[in-house]
Amino acid sequence: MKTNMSVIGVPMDLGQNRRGVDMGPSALRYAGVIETLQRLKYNVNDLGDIPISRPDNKESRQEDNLRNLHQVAEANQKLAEMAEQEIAKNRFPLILGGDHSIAIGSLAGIAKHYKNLGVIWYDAHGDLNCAETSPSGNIHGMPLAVSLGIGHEKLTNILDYQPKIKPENIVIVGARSLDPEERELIREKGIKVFTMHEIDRMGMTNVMTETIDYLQENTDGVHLSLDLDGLDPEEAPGVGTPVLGGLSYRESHLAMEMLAESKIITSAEFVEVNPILDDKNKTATLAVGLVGSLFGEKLK
Ligand SMILES: NC(=[NH2+])NCCC[C@H](N)C(=O)O
Ligand SMILES: [Mn+2]
Ligand SMILES: [Mn+2]
Repeated sequence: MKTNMSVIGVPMDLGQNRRGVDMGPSALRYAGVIETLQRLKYNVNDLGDIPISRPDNKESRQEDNLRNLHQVAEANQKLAEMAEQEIAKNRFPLILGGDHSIAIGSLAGIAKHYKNLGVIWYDAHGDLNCAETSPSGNIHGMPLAVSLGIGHEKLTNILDYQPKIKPENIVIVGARSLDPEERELIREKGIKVFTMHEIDRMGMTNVMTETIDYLQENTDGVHLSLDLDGLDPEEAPGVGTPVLGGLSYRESHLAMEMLAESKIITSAEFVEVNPILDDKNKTATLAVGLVGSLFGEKLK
């Protein structure tokens, strides 16, 4: 993994309708994310937070089933430019959310530098909706589809190219809440998914071994997009769309440690930490622990 790292905060809560996830970057910094990376000997440049426009009252209501489309697109444009620049400087981008709609900008900026960027989508959800299929109008349920080139042009065309990623370079881990059309898209595109059922049956060790082998074969970089709701709400209560029956603390640390060992990860983001819904910053603290494992923290 690169030793020069740039941290970008994206205090965005407009991709869904529960306020508070805009405080995610502060909660993660408060829980010691920068100090953790420094302790692990990374040369960290904290670039602070991207400015996010407030929604105006009209737009905060759903426009064509895309809540806050303009502000979400604008923030993602800025994030894409920043992520793109940091990679150009040969620095590892670590992005702190914010709701998961920010993956649109992360992937737009990062994928520009790769022919076949792999993506590990660690999440209870597929985030494969578009305006036509979304049950909520929330853009945080759409970023993976957008990155495949499916969705509103204002989102799919950030940095003027599309698609950002290919379906065969994606692995979803931890899925347990997929909307009917998301399942159809997964089938149609042949996206690799490890649902909770498979994780229970195979065990996390085999799941991660398969994930790493699969991605190593055809990709030239791998982005980890970790939605804290992939974990069980018992352990990560500070998320806006909790789903029972999630990944455990131990499974998640194991997954991060295996990724650290594999050295395949070239960029990462941690999203959906909502301190307002949290229990004494438990979820942010858990996330920072996972950051530690991903970047090589070991007990011996
Ligand atoms: N990033 C997330 N937490 N996404 C939750 C999405 C929930 C639901 N599938 C929707 O599209 O509204
Ligand atoms: Mn999710
Ligand atoms: Mn998500």
